[in-house]
Amino acid sequence: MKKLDLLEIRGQLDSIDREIVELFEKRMRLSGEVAEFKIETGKPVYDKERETQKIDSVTGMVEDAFMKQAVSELFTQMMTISRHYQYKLMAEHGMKGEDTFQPVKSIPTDGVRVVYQGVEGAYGHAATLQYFGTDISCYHVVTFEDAMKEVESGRADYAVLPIENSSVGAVIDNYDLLMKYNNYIVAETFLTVNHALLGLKDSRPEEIRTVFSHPQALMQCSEFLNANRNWKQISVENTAAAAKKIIEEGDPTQAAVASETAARLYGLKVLNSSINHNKSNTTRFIILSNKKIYREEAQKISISFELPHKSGTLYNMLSNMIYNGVSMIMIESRPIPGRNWEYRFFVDMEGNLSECSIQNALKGILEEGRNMRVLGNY
Ligand SMILES: O=C(O)C(=O)C[C@]1(C(=O)O)C=C[C@@H](O)C=C1
Repeated sequence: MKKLDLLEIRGQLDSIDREIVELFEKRMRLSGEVAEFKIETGKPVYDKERETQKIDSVTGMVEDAFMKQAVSELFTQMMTISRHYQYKLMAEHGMKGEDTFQPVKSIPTDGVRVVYQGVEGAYGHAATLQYFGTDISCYHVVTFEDAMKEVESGRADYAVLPIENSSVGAVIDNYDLLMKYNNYIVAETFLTVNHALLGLKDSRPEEIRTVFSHPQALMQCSEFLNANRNWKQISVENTAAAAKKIIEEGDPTQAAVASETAARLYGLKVLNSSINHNKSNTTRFIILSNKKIYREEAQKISISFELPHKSGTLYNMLSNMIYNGVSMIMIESRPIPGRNWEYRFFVDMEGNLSECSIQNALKGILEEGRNMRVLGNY
């Protein structure tokens, strides 16, 4: 192709693009008029039937399979943008998507009762003390689900549950429990999971012969423990149980791998601190309440929604965030029990429920997805 031809073709493309932009602007103005009608009548923005008819009709105007796909994508995108514009106009009319959460200056902590899973000295306990302080009234239950029940029923004001670990990822069971119970995330705390070697007050490291702990903790400290070849490693049900065993049996040749919180609670001595090889091992714990409240300064929102396993559905859902300038921090998917190949998504995004951009994004996801829930703003 000669240079002159290229310039000439580009000139033609430029004038077609100008026409497209003019027509697109005209289309968006009409979309704005539809929004006014929807505001007056309370009709929802998203009209699935109309969009399906539109795609069928425009793809019917071209023959070639490639062009059919291209036209379908182009019009899907244009209608998505059109919907975002309508949500924006609705928000400007004060029509909020989510206003059932109450903003509060701070999360109440006076005289509250807090529940965690595990036993005293376990990491759930350490996370509880880290967030609420040591003067708190707290108690423990056997399972994560028990903790959710305590909060939903109001027997506890808050539950502290692990949701994600920096080395091993999501705590999947707790994502499922977020759906099963009407509790809301009101805060989070990041606990550095540091294991220590604990012994009796008068025991000396060179005397140690047997080390007890949870198998995961023994693994996370294997480099340190295996360097002492004559130590026998024995698994027990959890790290705090190992610490308890040492104090109860009073044998100076026995040690436990557990947290320094466990050392304080059971009156043990820290023989070696931070013996895990991954020094940045951190677990994120969420604080749950049965009240729909959020801190005025909250900067992170967790939501969940369901989608059929169909090409483009997640892309369309996430575009609600992109077009409103909302950043996504995390996405996790879980199969929906009893519904093969359908998924529930958990998304964390930056923002506060009072912001217009967040209201718009949530309104879009609420209308276009299934069973959208705001799990908390914290
Ligand atoms: O026809 C409508 O109800 C519109 O709002 C217009 C429009 C479009 O842009 O074509 C936008 C959103 C609806 O989901 C369907 C179609």
